[in-house]
Amino acid sequence: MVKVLLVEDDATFSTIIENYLKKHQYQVDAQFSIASGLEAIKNNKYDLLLLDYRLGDGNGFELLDYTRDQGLNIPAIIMTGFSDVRTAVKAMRKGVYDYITKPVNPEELLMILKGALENPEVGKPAAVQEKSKTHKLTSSSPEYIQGKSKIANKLQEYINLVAPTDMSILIRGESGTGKEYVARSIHEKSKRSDKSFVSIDCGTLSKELSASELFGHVKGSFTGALADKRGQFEEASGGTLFLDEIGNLGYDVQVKLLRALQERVIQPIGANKQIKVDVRVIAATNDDLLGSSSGGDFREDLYHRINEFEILVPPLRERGNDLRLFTEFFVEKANEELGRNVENLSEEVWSVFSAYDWPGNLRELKNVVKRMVLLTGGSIAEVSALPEEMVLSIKNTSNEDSYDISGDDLKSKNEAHERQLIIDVLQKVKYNKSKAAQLLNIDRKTLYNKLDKYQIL
Ligand SMILES: Nc1ncnc2c1ncn2[C@@H]1O[C@H](COP(=O)(O)OP(=O)(O)OP(=O)(O)O)[C@@H](O)[C@H]1O
Repeated sequence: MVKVLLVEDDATFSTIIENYLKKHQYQVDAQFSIASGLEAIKNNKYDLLLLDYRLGDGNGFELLDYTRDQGLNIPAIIMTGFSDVRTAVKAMRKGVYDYITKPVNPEELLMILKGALENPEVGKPAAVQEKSKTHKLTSSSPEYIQGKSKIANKLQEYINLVAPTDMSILIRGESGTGKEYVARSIHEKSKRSDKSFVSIDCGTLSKELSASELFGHVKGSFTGALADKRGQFEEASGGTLFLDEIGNLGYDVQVKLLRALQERVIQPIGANKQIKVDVRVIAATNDDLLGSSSGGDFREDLYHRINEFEILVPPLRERGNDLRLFTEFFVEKANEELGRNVENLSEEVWSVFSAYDWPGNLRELKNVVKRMVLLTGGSIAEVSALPEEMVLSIKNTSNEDSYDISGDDLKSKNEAHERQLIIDVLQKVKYNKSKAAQLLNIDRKTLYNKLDKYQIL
């Protein structure tokens, strides 16, 4: 039986989840704080962690950090409120399998648990995990699409331009925009494509171990170095080394990295010999590495060395019609994976999608679409299959920004009242317009006119 550690401080919610999972043959150990969760991890073996993000005595990341530092490869899922999506997206960088937004949909939870347990790569340190992945990015690959917008064409142009060279590339972009996809594309189109593409997520490397991970070590060079270990630089020999979240590397490792790039030699920790390496480095960041926001910890000389060419990956909200292409692509994938048959999205869903900000970019879109497909029995996906708070966040924005209700006269007051009433009813019926019209005692056409007039959705 699969053993799950559930850490959630809302006792009612915890009991609901516990009972539901038990009904589906999971063994659940429920803990209510970081401290008791830590104790539980120390004393038991779990197959999966299901962690609330915000807890009374800290956040779920602390438990993740502990498991990572102990080298425990336990897949983890983070549960968060919708307003924490950005954080949750960050959690993915910490090796979390997935995040799920509250209120948790039980079917969705089961789907994610199943995925986490079936995916053999889950929970492993990023470098090892990525090394074994070799997605081919040929046109027959169903895993990625390029997009057709101007901005997508420009991105592709840059990829094609730099791929055949041996330049070091810095890829910048918000989290989840597809930076790794860009790095893989460059590798696939380069003359190194028949050699390894090794991806290291520097955000998941502990300060102590990052030098050894990159450059290797010899047996006995520090406590815990029980055998010689080849670093990822050597593993990537002849190929490409992708350093994701490079801004997380400590100062000492930055110095070593600069040397490796300049002199093309590395020195494993504790070794007295240097090793020649032939590796192309592609780095990625969602920070302004030299800016004040990043704390000024990044070496300027290294920055210039890795930034022989910079590629900016656009956020989803700036990709225009590509949003539609990506959505349709992810719908198709989710249909295949979940055995559904969603053929289209309702107009309202498209309106929400285009008005939404997508802070988690393609990764978030992929998750939202998968959830939507899972919750859609028929062929048209409706707004009710979207996270409620996502729809609300649009409502609030449109509420604040787009309609002027500032007038003091009776007409303006009445209109403001009518507008709010329509929004409230729409929310109540989960944006089903026929039902809303019924409740408001107006016909559908009048409702559409009013939605238009008041710029609702
Ligand atoms: N061109 C694409 N076509 C289809 N899916 C894509 C594409 N680019 C990215 N994705 C999907 O979006 C998700 C995020 O992509 P990726 O990990 O490359 O983003 P990232 O910018 O490297 O994220 P982070 O900043 O968190 O490291 C992945 O699930 C990936 O499969």
